[in-house]
Amino acid sequence: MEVRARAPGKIILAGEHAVVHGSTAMAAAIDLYTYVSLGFPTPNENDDTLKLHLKDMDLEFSWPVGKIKEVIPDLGSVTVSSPTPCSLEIARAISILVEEHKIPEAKVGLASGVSAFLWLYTAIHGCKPAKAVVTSELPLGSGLGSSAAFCVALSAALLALSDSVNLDFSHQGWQVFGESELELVNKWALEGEKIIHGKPSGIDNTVSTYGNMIKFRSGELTRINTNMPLKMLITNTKVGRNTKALVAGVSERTLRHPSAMSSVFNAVDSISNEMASVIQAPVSDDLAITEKEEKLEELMEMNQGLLLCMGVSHASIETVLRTTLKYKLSSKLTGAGGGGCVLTLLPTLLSGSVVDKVVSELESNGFQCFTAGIGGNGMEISFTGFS
Ligand SMILES: Nc1ncnc2c1ncn2[C@@H]1O[C@H](COP(=O)(O)OP(=O)(O)O)[C@@H](O)[C@H]1O
Ligand SMILES: C[C@@](O)(CCOP(=O)(O)O)CC(=O)O
Ligand SMILES: [Mg+2]
Repeated sequence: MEVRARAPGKIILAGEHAVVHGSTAMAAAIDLYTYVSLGFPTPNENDDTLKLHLKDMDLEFSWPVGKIKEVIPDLGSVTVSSPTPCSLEIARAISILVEEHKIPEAKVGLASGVSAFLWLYTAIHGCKPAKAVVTSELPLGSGLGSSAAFCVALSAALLALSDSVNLDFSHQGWQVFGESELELVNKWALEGEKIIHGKPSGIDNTVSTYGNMIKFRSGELTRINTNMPLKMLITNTKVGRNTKALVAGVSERTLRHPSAMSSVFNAVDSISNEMASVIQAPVSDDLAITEKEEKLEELMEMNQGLLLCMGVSHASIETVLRTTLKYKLSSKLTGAGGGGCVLTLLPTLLSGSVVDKVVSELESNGFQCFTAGIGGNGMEISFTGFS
């Protein structure tokens, strides 16, 4: 008896960081997914442990359920239907459980992901044996929302095997949740993101849950309908960074310069709203598309300038910007910045040979370039082992 859930990563087209401070942002799901398989042992397997296997990293974590019960104080007040933040007391207990396992120094960032797993698992299922296996097509810690995809897929798998959702177990292949179940997944995923990000805006888990392209402000999403083909080159600088630290850095700058930063956030809000209007306006012919792309390019450049004001660019990002500009292409960082990924708009009429040249120049700098489908599905689940 096993459920498999998958949730997509995302690109932020405009408004990262500012969205944490109440500005509008635009994001779209990409067709790279994180997968979580979850199953409970049968009684004759006689297995009394909770296991987490991070397959790509070749890391296995295992906790006897007796130990979890002993370390985590009363979970009695936590209810599946009303997601709540992990209390300080439980967070301390969870870190004891995580620290029992030696995580290699180079992968120490995973500790917060493992903590999010322990919180979501125990909050939804209590102290019960199970095995979860995680794989991902997303680069971790690169601005493509791997943390949210992980929390969304995990919450979906956990809720699918809880009594709180009604699902068709006989359905073959991927299926989607109903509206109220999606809302519950999104709320639990946000609680997981809080453990990883500190102060998430909720945009990443929301776009990963619902898919498509969204405009997001203060917890509210608006779905964006568009027939505009949008192609972005994604360049991973491969410079590692941590969203939590970058988000905290912007908040500190905001405390030091409240008035200036508030103007920056207002400008970003206008950019995101204008971008949404441009993307949603109907496309009629090639000229209209080129005009729209030019507007988007300008908005991306303006947003990048404001991200520089927030202090979240990086030398590697600046190198990508300079390189793409040589080919008259516009770029901006996506996600938390400080390294990670950069988006470059690839206009519809751009020749393939220019794309090849810019990619080879970027790759000669040690960066990795790829494209991904934009605006696809949100989280989905599938069951195996049910007759
Ligand atoms: N597949 C995964 N397995 C375990 N932890 C994960 C996974 N994906 C993401 N995480 C957690 O999320 C962190 C990266 O999140 P973050 O810094 O927000 O970057 P991003 O969300 O852009 O990839 C990882 O260090 C890890 O703690
Ligand atoms: C910087 C921020 O706007 C996006 C972070 O995205 P990512 O974790 O870098 O993929 C933070 C947030 O909105 O929670
Ligand atoms: Mg993240």
